Amino acid sequence: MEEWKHVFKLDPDREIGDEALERICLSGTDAVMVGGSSGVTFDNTVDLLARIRRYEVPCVLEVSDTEAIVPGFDLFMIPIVLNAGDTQWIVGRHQQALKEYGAILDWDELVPEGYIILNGDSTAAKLTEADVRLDAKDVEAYARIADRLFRCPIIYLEYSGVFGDMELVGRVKGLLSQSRLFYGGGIDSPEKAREAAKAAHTVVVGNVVYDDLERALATVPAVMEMR
Ligand SMILES: CC(C)=CCC/C(C)=C/CC/C(C)=C/CC/C(C)=C/CC/C(C)=C/CC/C(C)=C/CC/C(C)=C/COP(=O)(O)OP(=O)(O)O
Ligand SMILES: O=P(O)(O)OC[C@@H](O)CO
Ligand SMILES: [Mg+2]
Repeated sequence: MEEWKHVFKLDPDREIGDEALERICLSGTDAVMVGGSSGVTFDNTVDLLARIRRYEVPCVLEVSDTEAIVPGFDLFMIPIVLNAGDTQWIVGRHQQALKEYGAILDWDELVPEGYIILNGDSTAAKLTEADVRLDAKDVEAYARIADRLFRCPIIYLEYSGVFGDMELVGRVKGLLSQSRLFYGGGIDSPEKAREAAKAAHTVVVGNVVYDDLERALATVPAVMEMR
């Protein structure tokens, strides 16, 4: 994970054909993350995992619903939405999940992600009632909470659906002491992928996989050539 530059995020709630999935898994991306903010179930997650496991690419689950925790992923990423208006998305759901799994889980497989959601129109922002009226200082302070206080291995600047402010992303990366900065949102071309990869440690490419597969695939060499 410390070396990932490019990740595809696949949504169990969206259809993807076998050929498209094969091209994603063999694209040279560093990992496939399975996750979505709505409509994720045990059945659609297990189905997608089984199909991805035909390939060698690392495959991680970004947990958004306790009912959809499926064994067999390489890692489990646990979002903590720092700017959520509803605290169940900061600790409430997590507390409930740990009542169920706390005694049996392998902690080395869990990776906390300090999420900062910045596109108010995204499903995740609406679900969590995220406060997106943040200036750069607000965002930096949230990043410091995740990096210095919570010591999250990952901070995730989430613009899901739109391409974000790369100057801000770069500033956040510059102040981190130990967290890795993931950026996701609106990457739909090699140019945007390169720009985001300059600003963040890892870029996450999601919706364009479903909207335009060729453009999605073109983001991989764009980022890898920067290594
Ligand atoms: C034996 C075994 C399998 C053990 C597993 C151990 C394990 C994983 C235990 C769980 C421990 C734990 C603490 C779980 C947390 C549970 C939980 C439900 C936490 C809340 C997560 C959260 C804050 C969700 C809110 C939504 C969110 C931020 C989702 C992240 C993904 C995301 C933003 C996707 C983008 O969504 P998309 O649908 O693509 O959006 P667009 O419409 O904008 O495209
Ligand atoms: O779907 P897009 O806009 O590419 O965003 C990727 C990811 O950050 C979503 O959680
Ligand atoms: Mg999506």
